[in-house]
Amino acid sequence: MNVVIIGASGYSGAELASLVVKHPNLTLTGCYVSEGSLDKKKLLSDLYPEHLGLLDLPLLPLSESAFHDIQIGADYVCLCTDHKVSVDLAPRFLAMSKKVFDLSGGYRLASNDDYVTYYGFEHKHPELLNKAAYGLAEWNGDAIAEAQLVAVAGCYPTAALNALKPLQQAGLLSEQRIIINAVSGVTGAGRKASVGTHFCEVSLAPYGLFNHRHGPEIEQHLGHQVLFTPHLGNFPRGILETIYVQLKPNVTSVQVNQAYQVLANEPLIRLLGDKIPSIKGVTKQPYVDIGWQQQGQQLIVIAAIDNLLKGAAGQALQCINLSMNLDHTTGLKGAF
Ligand SMILES: NC(=O)C1=CN([C@@H]2O[C@H](COP(=O)(O)OP(=O)(O)OC[C@H]3O[C@@H](n4cnc5c(N)ncnc54)[C@H](OP(=O)(O)O)[C@@H]3O)[C@@H](O)[C@H]2O)C=CC1
Ligand SMILES: CC(=O)N[C@@H](CCC(=O)OP(=O)(O)O)C(=O)O
Repeated sequence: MNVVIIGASGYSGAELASLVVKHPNLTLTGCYVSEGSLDKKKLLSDLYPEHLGLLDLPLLPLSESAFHDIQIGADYVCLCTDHKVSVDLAPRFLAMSKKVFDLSGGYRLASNDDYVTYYGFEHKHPELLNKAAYGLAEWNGDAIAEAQLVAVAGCYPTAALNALKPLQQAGLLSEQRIIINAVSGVTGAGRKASVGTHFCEVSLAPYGLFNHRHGPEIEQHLGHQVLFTPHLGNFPRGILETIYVQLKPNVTSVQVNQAYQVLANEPLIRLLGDKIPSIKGVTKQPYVDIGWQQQGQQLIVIAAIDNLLKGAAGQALQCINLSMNLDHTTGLKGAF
């Protein structure tokens, strides 16, 4: 299959490019940036010298002639662009009968009202929202394989949902709101310069209190209320979430351990039991690591991912694998 990446100069786009070129069943046929991009015509490896020799590919402006080239030459289009840009671009590629994998949040929520409330814009194509498959690979494989538009799950929600859905599915959660405290490395904020992500400014601080868009994304796909608070930490990549769960009365540790067995055969999930996941354990790795400890009815679950891999490019490639009926791990295990 021929793949093009729109937004290839960004952190998630470049990560995806590095995976696609090593994938045995995929060919990377184009790397695109905006028409007015300062990076157009540069090589991807000029921006990411660690990929010298691997990604010596030009960054092409997404002009009208580029759309024509993509129509002729691509099977899969990966949108590694801002939410609003993805909302605009996806219908154009869908109309060309391409399969679209959108790494943004542009098609993850259920209704236009959610976009107004949590993203601050009216959705221009609400008719597509119920056609997009939610790209949470371990939980929605059949829909991902079938759909023409895949809304790859958000980074924080990928960690939270894999940590919590086993408990929800087993009926072990009490009614109480689940508290999720999450810390992300700075690549989570993208490559563009901003004061908030400046080297001298970042230490460790929460943001988005009560209104981060990943709160409703987690609630929508978990079916349970959460209080989600992200933090920005002074490390480049990785997400660690500490999740406080009140279990129903009399739920035992045996039941909790049993609930997590639903993920035991998933090759990109590592169940650590009472061992504690860390950023170090997942950096540049395609896995979600999940650990948990219980005291009475209080359960603390820890989940860790690399935001650019399982939180973005890795999961996008996993969704592509599902579409091609390949093993989840093709091009992922041992690729780093
Ligand atoms: N970083 C992360 O950890 C994660 C990111 N995501 C999502 O993935 C998407 C990309 O994120 P990230 O890689 O961090 O972002 P970056 O800011 O690092 O990259 C954005 C890319 O989009 C390009 N771009 C901007 N405008 C356009 C346009 N109109 N047409 C074509 N290309 C354009 C940029 O290049 P230029 O401006 O030069 O044109 C750049 O290549 C976002 O929606 C983000 O929410 C999802 C999960 C995790
Ligand atoms: C550290 C940081 O700023 N992280 C981003 C989330 C990462 C991301 O790009 O969000 P999606 O997964 O929804 O695409 C944020 O909080 O907006």
